[in-house]
Amino acid sequence: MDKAIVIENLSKTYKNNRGIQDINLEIDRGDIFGFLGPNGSGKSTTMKVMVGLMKADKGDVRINGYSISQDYEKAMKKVGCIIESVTPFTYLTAYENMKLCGRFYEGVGDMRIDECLDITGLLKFKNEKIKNYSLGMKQRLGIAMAILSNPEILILDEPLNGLDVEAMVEFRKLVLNLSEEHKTTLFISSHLIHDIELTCNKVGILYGGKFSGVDSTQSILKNYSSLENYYLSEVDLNGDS
Ligand SMILES: Nc1ncnc2c1ncn2[C@@H]1O[C@H](COP(=O)(O)OP(=O)(O)OP(=O)(O)O)[C@@H](O)[C@H]1O
Repeated sequence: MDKAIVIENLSKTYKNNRGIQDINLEIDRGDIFGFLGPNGSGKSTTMKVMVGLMKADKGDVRINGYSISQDYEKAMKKVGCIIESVTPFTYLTAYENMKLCGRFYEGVGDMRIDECLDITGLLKFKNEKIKNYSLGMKQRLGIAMAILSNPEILILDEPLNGLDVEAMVEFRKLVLNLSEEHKTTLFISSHLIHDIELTCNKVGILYGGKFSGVDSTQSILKNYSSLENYYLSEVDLNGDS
């Protein structure tokens, strides 16, 4: 059970023949993995299958050793996630949304709720209705909800969408802290390659539904001046396939 996430031969094809083909990857415990790829390359599709929101045509995902298709509850027990967009109840306050979310987990009380709202900079807006929140504030709330149960693994689809510079810097610190202090494993998709370079120790690129494999950021930066240059060269090489 040393691998946090294992994806084996994962394929999902939509009726229009787009989707993902034969994805294989392994993420070690404590890794911060950056899942990169152009628009429409299949990142959300992969992540939806990973958390059981969609069924694969072929292959499987194992989280903490448990198959997402055979042992869903065990596989997801220690996972927090944001997939596509955050959809809190807009007529409730942040606190009320967090309280609802906390009912799914044991031992999540008001102290932990406040802690998560504080970490994400929302404590002072705790009693405001979400309908008055900005996009970035909703995104922060999504992160607060995702970390509420102290998950061992966080799967985040475009968590930086809508965040301002300050919130992005805070998010980076949060991710590094979760990894260092709590040994949390993070699987993050993002278009913001500079952030991925600063945050992730491993990266991989998806293009046209095919996956390049996992590389260490450090070893890429020995050969390329930036992750962006590596990304562009990989997408140039493979993007039309
Ligand atoms: N429900 C669906 N039905 C048909 N095709 C779909 C569906 N969802 C996604 N696709 C197609 O599958 C491909 C992969 O989409 P996906 O949303 O996984 O990409 P993505 O990498 O997350 O993109 P982005 O970065 O733009 O969010 C795209 O070509 C998309 O048009």
